[in-house]
Amino acid sequence: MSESVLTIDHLTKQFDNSTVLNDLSLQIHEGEVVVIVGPSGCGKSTLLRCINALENIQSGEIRLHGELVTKRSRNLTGIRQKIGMVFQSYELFPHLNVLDNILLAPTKVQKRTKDEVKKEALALLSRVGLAEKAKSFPRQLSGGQKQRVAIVRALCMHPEILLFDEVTAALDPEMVREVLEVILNLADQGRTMIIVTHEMQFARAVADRIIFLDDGDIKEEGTPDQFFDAPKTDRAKKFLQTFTFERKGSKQN
Ligand SMILES: Nc1ncnc2c1ncn2[C@@H]1O[C@H](COP(=O)(O)OP(=O)(O)OP(=O)(O)O)[C@@H](O)[C@H]1O
Repeated sequence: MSESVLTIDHLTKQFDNSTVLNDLSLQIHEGEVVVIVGPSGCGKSTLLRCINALENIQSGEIRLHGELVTKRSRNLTGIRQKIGMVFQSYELFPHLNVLDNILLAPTKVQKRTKDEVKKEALALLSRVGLAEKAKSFPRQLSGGQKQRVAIVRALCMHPEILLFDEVTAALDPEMVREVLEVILNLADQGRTMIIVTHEMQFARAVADRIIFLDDGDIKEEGTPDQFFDAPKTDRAKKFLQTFTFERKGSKQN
């Protein structure tokens, strides 16, 4: 088995008195694409936010290549640079054009030269079909285009792992595909990724491993074929049924 990039050990996260992640342990290996699925409110986004040190945790630990990931770390900026997160809501700066949105963190935080990052950014924009949009502002882009910019922005930081939190949830159906294709491409390049999605066909296509989260812990995991064709637990079966539609009592004259 390849090297472990991320190790989560007995993670517990509570909001007030409610336990959202309960003694959860997980390892992500180099080049692995893990898709997390589960019912609404089971803790998927919270898990990604903990991995990106956006949340305080109550117990357990998270390590990225052995380094402790914690909101209280003195090296929080350093850690966050190694973790690229893409959100449902894009989080682009509205007053900056596409290129400046991408250049901001690599030049200000990583102190890389503008010319170097610009070259990389333009090459990546071109790969996601947005070469013409470098000077556009976020308001001039479609949702799918904004999300592709957000992905390029994350990539330009050279993260060791990429986290995707429901990145197509706010998009019109015709824009979903263009974003998912970019992510499939990143999987083909061997990027290490954790993806939270409700797009089950995409999950099946992109994942090396599917994790079924329920009640704040991993209840099932396996290859996409194992999970989708032969779910083991009743909760997973029930969850998967919510994605199938049957027309009962169709009208017949
Ligand atoms: N900042 C917060 N304060 C209090 N409770 C929170 C906070 N953030 C999340 N929660 C609660 O934690 C639980 C898990 O939320 P989370 O967003 O992680 O679920 P999810 O699995 O991503 O759901 P969905 O699929 O609907 O996006 C929910 O009950 C939610 O209400």
